[in-house]
Amino acid sequence: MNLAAKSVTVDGRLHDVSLSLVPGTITAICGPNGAGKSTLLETLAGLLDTDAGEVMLGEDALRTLHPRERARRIGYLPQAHEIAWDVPVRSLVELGRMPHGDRLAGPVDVALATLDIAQLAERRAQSLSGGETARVLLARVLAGEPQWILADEPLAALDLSHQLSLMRYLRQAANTGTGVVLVLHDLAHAVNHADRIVVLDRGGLAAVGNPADALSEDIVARVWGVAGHWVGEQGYRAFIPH
Ligand SMILES: Nc1ncnc2c1ncn2[C@@H]1O[C@H](COP(=O)(O)OP(=O)(O)OP(=O)(O)O)[C@@H](O)[C@H]1O
Repeated sequence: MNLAAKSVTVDGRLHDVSLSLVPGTITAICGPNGAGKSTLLETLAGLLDTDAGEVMLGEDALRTLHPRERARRIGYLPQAHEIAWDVPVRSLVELGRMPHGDRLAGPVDVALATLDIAQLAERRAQSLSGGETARVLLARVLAGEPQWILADEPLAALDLSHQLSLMRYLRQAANTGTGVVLVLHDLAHAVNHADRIVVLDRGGLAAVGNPADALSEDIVARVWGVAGHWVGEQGYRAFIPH
């Protein structure tokens, strides 16, 4: 079922934003600093109250779902990567099972393997590097096996190899029906990996569509103020500023 924002306005940070996201696809939310990307993602996760409008999951207004039900359906990875509790990595990833009320080993093991952190399972969470921490927090989201994965800059702290393996995993998840929504600063990542792009500018929608249209050179120049051109084949594009 679609995850949709209907005329959502949030506290001067989002203005009348409407869009409908489709499960089984990867959507990237892009835009300059302060454009409202994190605000939109948090709103779609049901974690921010709207001043006007509604977020819908299928036929249900998100705010009418019990928080546990909402958490079962929507996994959210915030931008800040801090771990408050110095527990073993495995215990932290198991917290992703909380909405299900279990600690099922299968999904936890899959999440640890997917993020390549099985070897860190017994380490104290606060002893990890930035990139390891990011992978552990993402593993916690995956362990909950949500229908929707909403992640704010999930690639930012990862090295090249882990970026590519995460994108491969997210593509697989999308292919089996999961909805994937990513805030991405790197426009090349967005163009190369997403099916659909949402461009935000000063709290409003600047473009929505397939990568070639929504991140055209004209739109990049207008929204980011950077003139340049795309080079390379689809899937391997790079943006070269003039
Ligand atoms: N808790 C808050 N209360 C009030 N304003 C906020 C709050 N959080 C963010 N803002 C403001 O709302 C606007 C949008 O912020 P948001 O974090 O959604 O932007 P963003 O596009 O994710 O930016 P960035 O690329 O810098 O992470 C910014 O002007 C920001 O200063």
